[in-house]
Amino acid sequence: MKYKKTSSIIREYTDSYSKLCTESCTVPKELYSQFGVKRGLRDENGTGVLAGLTNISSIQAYEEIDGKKVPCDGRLLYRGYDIIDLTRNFVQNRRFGFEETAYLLLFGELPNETKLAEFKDVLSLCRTLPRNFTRDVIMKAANADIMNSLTKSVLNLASYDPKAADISMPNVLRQSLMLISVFPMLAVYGYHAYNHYVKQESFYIHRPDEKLSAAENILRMLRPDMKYTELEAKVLDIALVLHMEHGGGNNSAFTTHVVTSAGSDTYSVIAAALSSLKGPKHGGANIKVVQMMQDLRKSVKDVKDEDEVKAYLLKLLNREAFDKKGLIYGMGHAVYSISDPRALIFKSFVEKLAKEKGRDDDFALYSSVEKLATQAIAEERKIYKGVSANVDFYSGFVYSMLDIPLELFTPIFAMARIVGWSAHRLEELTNVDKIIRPAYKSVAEEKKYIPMEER
Ligand SMILES: CC(=O)SCCNC(=O)CCNC(=O)[C@H](O)C(C)(C)COP(=O)(O)OP(=O)(O)OC[C@H]1O[C@@H](n2cnc3c(N)ncnc32)[C@H](O)[C@@H]1OP(=O)(O)O
Ligand SMILES: O=C([O-])CC(=O)C(=O)O
Repeated sequence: MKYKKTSSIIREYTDSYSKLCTESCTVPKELYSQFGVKRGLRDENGTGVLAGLTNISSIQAYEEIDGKKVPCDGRLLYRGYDIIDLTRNFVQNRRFGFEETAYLLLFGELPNETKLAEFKDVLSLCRTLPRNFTRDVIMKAANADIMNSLTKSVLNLASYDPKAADISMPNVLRQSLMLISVFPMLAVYGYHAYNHYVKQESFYIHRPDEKLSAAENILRMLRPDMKYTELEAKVLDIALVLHMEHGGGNNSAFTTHVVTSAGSDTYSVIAAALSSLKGPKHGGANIKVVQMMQDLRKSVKDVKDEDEVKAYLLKLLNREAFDKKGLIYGMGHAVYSISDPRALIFKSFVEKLAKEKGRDDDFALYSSVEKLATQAIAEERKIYKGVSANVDFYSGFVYSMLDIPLELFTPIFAMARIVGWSAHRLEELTNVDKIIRPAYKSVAEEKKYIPMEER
């Protein structure tokens, strides 16, 4: 034993004992229905267990026809305003929407010009990191997981905030505005550190420009020459608007409510929300979609042959291809059935951008996978409410057309969703003073203690 390398000893131990873990962890599936426990806090028909009330956004996936609840095209309303109207207006008026939507989500009303200008000024003032933070925190222990780097930075920011633990509304609002403003810097600089120290590329840090929108600053800080086209910045801005908020029940917003309800500080709450978002079944799906599509291209001889593509998708569902998790990423949703409105809005931009960037072939393949995956999942899984492409299906493709590296796909989601989390944290602090604490029924049998010498 003493000649073996430490790592192989530990691996052998964990390989063998993980079986014991699995055995002792397993709860027979039938007990869930026996005790009326909703797996994933979800009904069999896909509806979530009602866990809270919110004013921030509304997700509609069903309508009532003749007194019957039936699936319909999805709708998403931010503070009562349909995101279709919001995004259409930003495009028609050639206006950046991120800041205006952030104001709407945080304060519950559409800002007039004066209020919007004042809000943008405050965000600019907040867009500064503590002295030497990039050197002392962001550049340390760089790696490809920029979500972890972002989380590390958020937790470290607490050390520089003398009022880190103050959970009064004005202080939490101050912290929220600061985090909304600096998230792009934390993520993009984290990427540059990784690109330099791990990928051996050149290192540069561009400071944000106070006159620019969030989307423009992201591209400015990311690119070596700080240049971007208007279309690129506007597409990224729409992507941010579409990712900003999605109710209280999505995994990361619910995490925000849970950790806030324990009385934790803003930095800890947002670190927890980030840890939730990076999961491949949640915001991390945008990276998985692009990797899955790369694998599809490698595995399928003729991507125009629908039968071949469908066969690959069936292999995904049968855990025989890609990461063998049985999932087709970017498809399906916990609430939406017929459609996710964000995916539809995205698709119209993707088509335009793909033409401009000469990637019509890729667009055609995405469209074909979207159609065939819907059929394949419906055939292979028990779906009660229908399945369609979700917001993550096209987002990675868009980011790749904007030359945004894969490592930043989920962090871009976070740069937008920090607004929704902030609104939910403020809402939890305002309305609820109960710790969130659901019940778990124990199904373990009681045992009599066995002394060591008798085991
Ligand atoms: C921003 C966002 O978070 S959007 C979601 C991003 N995530 C992804 O794209 C990952 C792929 N999709 C999924 O894993 C799922 O669709 C989820 C996690 C989003 C929702 O899953 P559920 O809540 O279980 O959805 P639903 O109740 O409709 O699913 C019914 C069955 O179909 C399966 N299913 C749903 N979508 C998929 C999919 N894309 N691939 C394979 N199986 C799927 C579910 O696993 C479930 O099977 P089970 O009964 O054996 O557990
Ligand atoms: O609502 C969900 O479960 C996931 C989602 O689409 C989001 O958070 O944007």
